[in-house]
Amino acid sequence: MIDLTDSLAPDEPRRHVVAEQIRAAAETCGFFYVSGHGISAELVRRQFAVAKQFFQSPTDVKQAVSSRPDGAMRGYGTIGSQTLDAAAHDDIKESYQCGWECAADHPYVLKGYSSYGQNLWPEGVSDFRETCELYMESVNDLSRTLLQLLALSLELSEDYFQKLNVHPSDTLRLLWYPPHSAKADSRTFGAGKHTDWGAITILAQDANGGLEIQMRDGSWVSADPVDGTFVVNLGDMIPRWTNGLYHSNFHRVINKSAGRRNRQSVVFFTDLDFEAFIEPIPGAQSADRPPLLPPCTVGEHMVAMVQKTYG
Ligand SMILES: O=C(O)CCC(=O)C(=O)O
Ligand SMILES: [Fe+2]
Repeated sequence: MIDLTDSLAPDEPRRHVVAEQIRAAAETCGFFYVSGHGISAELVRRQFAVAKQFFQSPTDVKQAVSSRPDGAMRGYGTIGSQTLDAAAHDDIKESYQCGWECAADHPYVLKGYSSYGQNLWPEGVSDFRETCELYMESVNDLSRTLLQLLALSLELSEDYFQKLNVHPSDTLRLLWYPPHSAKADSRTFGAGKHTDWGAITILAQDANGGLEIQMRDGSWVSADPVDGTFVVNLGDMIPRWTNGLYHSNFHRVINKSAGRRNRQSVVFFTDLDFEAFIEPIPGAQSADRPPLLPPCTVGEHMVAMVQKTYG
């Protein structure tokens, strides 16, 4: 658990202490909880409430905002539309995604990049759009702080990563995991084993639990819900930047409510600029430590992962 109290702004006294704690977590498993993050419990509660109202809406309301695989990856996805782990069954989850609104003449929309485009807001779910937009703004502030602290933990200037992020491709993803059926087997997951693809993920989950993280020794541990906190995890860009020093660990979701309850989570992915070129940061590679992976742009990695899991 990392307490962000007195470290949310650049001149605050606990900035370096917290950066050290992030370093320790990032070198171990790339997952940590944050408290003292400054986001109101009431806003999180409202975000969960509008998401629940959406997922419990009639099918036609949800289908009207269906995500198009060839589109901007915004809108509704049915059960089975994604398979995060190719060795498992399709994910047992419904999803809804939105992001920053990009006009039709935005250069990245014109280039056809997924993740950039117009949101598909559902009809008849009161306060849905307002709440999602407010939640995105708030969590994005936290995410910027975490990117600064991450840079500090690597002895870089605090704006190092942000400078690469001219056109962010962030996504807010609302998730709804129905109970698993009696036919569920060892390959049945709400979300199959995967790493996240971007930079930083900020996750709020309900009281059901079910998120599991794979440690470096291969064992799985539960990331149980802790009231008032977020789970933060590092995505694939971080091991690329640090040349393997910091990790983006595998994780998965199983709805363990014994066939009774839906599980809900709200996930904000800080996914960076599609044209940002990702290569090891200064000092992360040397003759003794050659690059583990070739450089790539954020967009190349994202497109490959979308094809792999929605294909
Ligand atoms: O629902 C969760 O707890 C995790 C979801 C997740 O890992 C993802 O969407 O990438
Ligand atoms: Fe994930």
